[in-house]
Amino acid sequence: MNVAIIGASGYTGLELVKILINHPKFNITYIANSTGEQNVQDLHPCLKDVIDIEVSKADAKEVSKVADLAFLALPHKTSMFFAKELLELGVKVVDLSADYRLDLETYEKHYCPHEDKEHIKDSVYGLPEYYGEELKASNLVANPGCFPTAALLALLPFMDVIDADAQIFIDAKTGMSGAGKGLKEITHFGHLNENCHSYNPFKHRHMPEIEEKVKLLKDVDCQINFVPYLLPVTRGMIVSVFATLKEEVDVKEILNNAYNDSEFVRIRETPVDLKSTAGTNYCDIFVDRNKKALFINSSIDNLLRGASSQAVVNANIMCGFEEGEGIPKIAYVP
Ligand SMILES: NC(=O)C1=CN([C@@H]2O[C@H](COP(=O)(O)OP(=O)(O)OC[C@H]3O[C@@H](n4cnc5c(N)ncnc54)[C@H](OP(=O)(O)O)[C@@H]3O)[C@@H](O)[C@H]2O)C=CC1
Ligand SMILES: CC(=O)N[C@@H](CCC(=O)OP(=O)(O)O)C(=O)O
Repeated sequence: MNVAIIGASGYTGLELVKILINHPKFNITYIANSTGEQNVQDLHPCLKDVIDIEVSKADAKEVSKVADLAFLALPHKTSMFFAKELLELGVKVVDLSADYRLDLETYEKHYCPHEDKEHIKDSVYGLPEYYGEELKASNLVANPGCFPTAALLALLPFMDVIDADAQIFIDAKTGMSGAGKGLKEITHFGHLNENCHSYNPFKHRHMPEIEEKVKLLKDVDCQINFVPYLLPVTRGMIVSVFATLKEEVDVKEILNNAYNDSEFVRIRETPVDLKSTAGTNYCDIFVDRNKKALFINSSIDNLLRGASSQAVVNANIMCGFEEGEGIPKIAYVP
């Protein structure tokens, strides 16, 4: 199947190129950014002698002539304009931005006015462990945010046994590539190096995304107290969920039962680390409790399970291929 990558000059776009080059079923026929007129090897010197394809200035009509499915690795708001046109032209879309992840009211409260309201209802949230069936019939996938991916995979199995009236805290630490390739004050080397701090505590836009999916999937209204931190590393993410159990239950058994059949969730007997998932689509999860105090610990690669490899898993499912076809499993260790 022929596919397009729009936003290929960015961090997640490059990861998409790297995965799709080796994919047994997908064939990259179109690569674009905002300007075009370059070869992908000039854009990313790491791809020299690996792939030879011109980079176009993104144009939905041109995509529809050469591809059946498009990955949008674009900023929020920009994505919805391309998605709308591509869907009308009959091209399937996997959108890595937040544009189709939330209900309209929540989206407009935390992002901006929506310019493609009619397609929101058609989108499927691309967390394969929980939306696998819906993804099979979907033409528009809203790939989850990186923090929600790691947080929801950790939290959801326990929502039936957590006391939702008590506080739930999520501490989430991410590598700087989560901020994209653009230079920002907090991603300057001098600031980031040997440093660590939280940002947007209790106000981050991923907090409503986690709350909305917990409500939809588990029918639980709860307050998620979400605090992200920036780590001085390029990629990786570690989430720690702290909650209170209703009763002293066997939390390891609950976790095992939830992900027994999941190809890309690994249950760990010891606390998780960044490096074991970096370079892969795995989400590693560890759980323990102290009487009724619950600790769930998960780790993903923000650029892969948090974005590009999860996007390709979603595309595999949408197109009737095996979920794990062409998906990276070997971590960058040491
Ligand atoms: N980084 C991460 O870990 C994660 C990112 N995401 C989401 O994925 C999306 C991409 O993120 P990321 O790769 O980090 O972002 P980057 O900032 O690294 O890249 C953005 C890309 O979008 C392109 N672009 C911007 N405007 C246009 C336009 N008008 N037409 C065509 N191309 C355009 C840029 O092209 P140009 O070079 O020409 O400007 C660039 O290729 C975002 O929505 C982000 O929120 C989701 C989960 C994790
Ligand atoms: C370090 C950093 O800035 N990270 C980003 C997470 C980006 C992401 O994964 O999510 P979206 O697709 O929703 O943008 C942030 O905190 O906004």
